[in-house]
Amino acid sequence: IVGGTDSSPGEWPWQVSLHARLSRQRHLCGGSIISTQWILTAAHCVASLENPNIWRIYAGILRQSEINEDTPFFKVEEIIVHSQYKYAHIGYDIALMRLAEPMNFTDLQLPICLPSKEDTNIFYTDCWVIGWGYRKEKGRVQDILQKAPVPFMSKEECQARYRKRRIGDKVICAGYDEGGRDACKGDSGGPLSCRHEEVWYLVGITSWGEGCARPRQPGVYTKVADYSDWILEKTTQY
Ligand SMILES: COC(=O)Nc1ccc(-c2nc(CNC(=O)CCc3cc(Cl)ccc3N3C=NNN3)[nH]c2Cl)cc1
Repeated sequence: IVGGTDSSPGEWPWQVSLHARLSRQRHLCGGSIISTQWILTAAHCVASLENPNIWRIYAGILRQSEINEDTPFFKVEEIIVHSQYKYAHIGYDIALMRLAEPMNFTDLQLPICLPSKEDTNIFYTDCWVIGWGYRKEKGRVQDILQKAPVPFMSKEECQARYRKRRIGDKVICAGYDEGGRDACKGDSGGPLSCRHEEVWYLVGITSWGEGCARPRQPGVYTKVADYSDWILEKTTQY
């Protein structure tokens, strides 16, 4: 996160850190708890890393330094990547991870509400992007979970900022024309959390942007409300 501040313990109890154990283990992406057994993240985080056994999901942590070989983690049983996903900037940048065992909710690990399908007209005014990602383009993963407020940007304005790209309809843009606050490398897959009438909703999944916090280059987020049917279909055992 560029231009953010430290989060407090339990401030974002739905935020998880997705670690992959390749040559060595490291934080790769953020994710959000949406039920006792399901994590929602970005497809680009898990595409080409779809072997569930390499993943370790850490919940209820504020600092990456809380993670060592003795720190408990959740194992992944199944990874579901949206079938239409190809690249983040095309869209469909959404994926689900089913935990091998359902988690117990505690003050430090709780689910965030999904927006309803009809929720295309609520104008959210209190949205935050969260993550352990870089604080600048040539940076490094941060220890303490960072948070930054980001305002919505209309699709028209967003398309005007990204002339080379087609901004799809199932995405949300958020950021500042003057730049300065944004997601950055290592934040993707995490939540764009918006509070509406005292309830927090998972409005977006951190997906892509041209650089980090550059003027007139807003962040682009998967619009979760447009994937309600997909999430329901994949998470409901038939
Ligand atoms: C010790 O462990 C480590 O070092 N781990 C570690 C883990 C992950 C990564 C990493 N992750 C990505 C995937 N993209 C993002 O995370 C944000 C994309 C994004 C979204 C928005 Cl909304 C706005 C801007 C941007 N944006 C553009 N440019 N940069 N950011 N790229 C890289 Cl590199 C690097 C190191």
